[in-house]
Formats: sequence, structure tokens, C-alpha cells
Amino acid sequence: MSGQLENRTLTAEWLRQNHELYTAATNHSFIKSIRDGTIDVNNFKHWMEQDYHFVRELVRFVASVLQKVPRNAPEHDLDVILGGLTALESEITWFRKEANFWQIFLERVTLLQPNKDYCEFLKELEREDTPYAAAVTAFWLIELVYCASFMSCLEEDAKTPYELVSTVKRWGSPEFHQYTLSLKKLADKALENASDAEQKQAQKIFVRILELELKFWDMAGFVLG
Ligand SMILES: Cc1ncc(CN)c(N)n1
Repeated sequence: MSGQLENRTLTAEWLRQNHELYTAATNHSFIKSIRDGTIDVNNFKHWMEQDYHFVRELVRFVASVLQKVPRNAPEHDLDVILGGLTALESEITWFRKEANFWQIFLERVTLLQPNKDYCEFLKELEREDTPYAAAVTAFWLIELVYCASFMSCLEEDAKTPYELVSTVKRWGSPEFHQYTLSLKKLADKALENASDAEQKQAQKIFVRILELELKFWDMAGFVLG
């Protein structure tokens, strides 16, 4: 799809309409503190503890997206979602390894309210009454927020601390960006084929995800108060 046509997709339109919220979710002070090297290590550990448990719930949600891929969709579509699940498996393994390094005890973590709210929302999305178009759009956006956020920490003038480079590369790498573009294509195609009611449902979910991502970052900065 050419750049111009791509701008006319529903996902591009919703990103434009929610520009302020999207920018708040992808330029959060938590991310900025990684980017400028001022991050408090306790905040980083705090985020990691919470995110590990979020990702475990995300796996269940993505499994539900996989189930909703239409049987008549090209093989590639199923492969992209399956690749997403595989990426989450490696994300979980990575969290466990990093937790070891940072001396974090993942099994002792108490989930905080913003994380609980987000996980509850994912459970709602897992239900059968969330159509594929809305579910795959949600999945794309969840991955995009992390990609756009962490990409900024790899820019030339970024002062990301050495110990955090593997973290920011996980979501900010060109490969991860490419993967979010593949998800975006699936979302746009599904939305094109969706009914008006389904599109409206997807649009509401889109906004809710941005709000929840923003609150998740706020929670990550909680330790410093
Ligand atoms: C809250 C959140 N959003 C997105 C991602 C990227 N999988 C994540 N790990 N955590």
C-alpha cells in the first residue's frame, strides 16, 4: 500500500484523532527517563515486575485473537499472529532472565490497580463477542505503544544506560517495528471488512487501550511518587 493510501486507513485516522493521547502514551516521563539516562533503577524494576504479569495475561488474549482469525484468511494472517505469540514466549523468557539479573522475585509481586484494570480489560477482549477486527486492532495498538515508546530510546542522541539497552531493543528494534506494521495491515484489512457497529466497537477499544497504556506507565513511575 502506498504511503498516501496508508494514511487513509481507519487505524491511521484514529491515530490522528487521538494524537494527544497517543503522544502521552508513547512519550511518557518513564520512557523519557530511560532515554535521558536519569531513570531510577527502582522504577525500572517496578515496571518490570508489573509488566511480566501483564504479558502473561497478554498471551491469553493473543491466543484468543489467533482463534478468531477467519478460516478463509490467507495463511500469512494466521502466521503473523502465531509469530506474535512466539514473540511473547520469548518476552516471558527474557523477563525471567532479566529478573534474575536485577534480583527481582517475580512470583512475589502484588498486582497494582492499573495493571489489574488492564488485565481485566484484556479478559473482556478475549470474549467471543469481541469481533476479530476489534481484537486484532487492539493487539496491534498494544504492541505499537511499546514499539514507539522504546524506539525513542535508541535514537542517536539518546543516553539510554547500557544495562537497559537489551530492554529497549526488545521493543524498539527495526524488527519489532516491522512486526507492528504487519499487525497494522491485518487490523486495517479486518476493519475494512467489518460492519459499522464492529468498527465503532474497535474505535472505542482503541481509545481505551491508549488510556490503559498511559496509566500503566504512570504506575511504573509510582516508586518515586
Ligand atoms: C503494558 C504493555 N503493553 C505492551 C507490551 C508489549 N508486549 C507490554 N509488554 N506491556
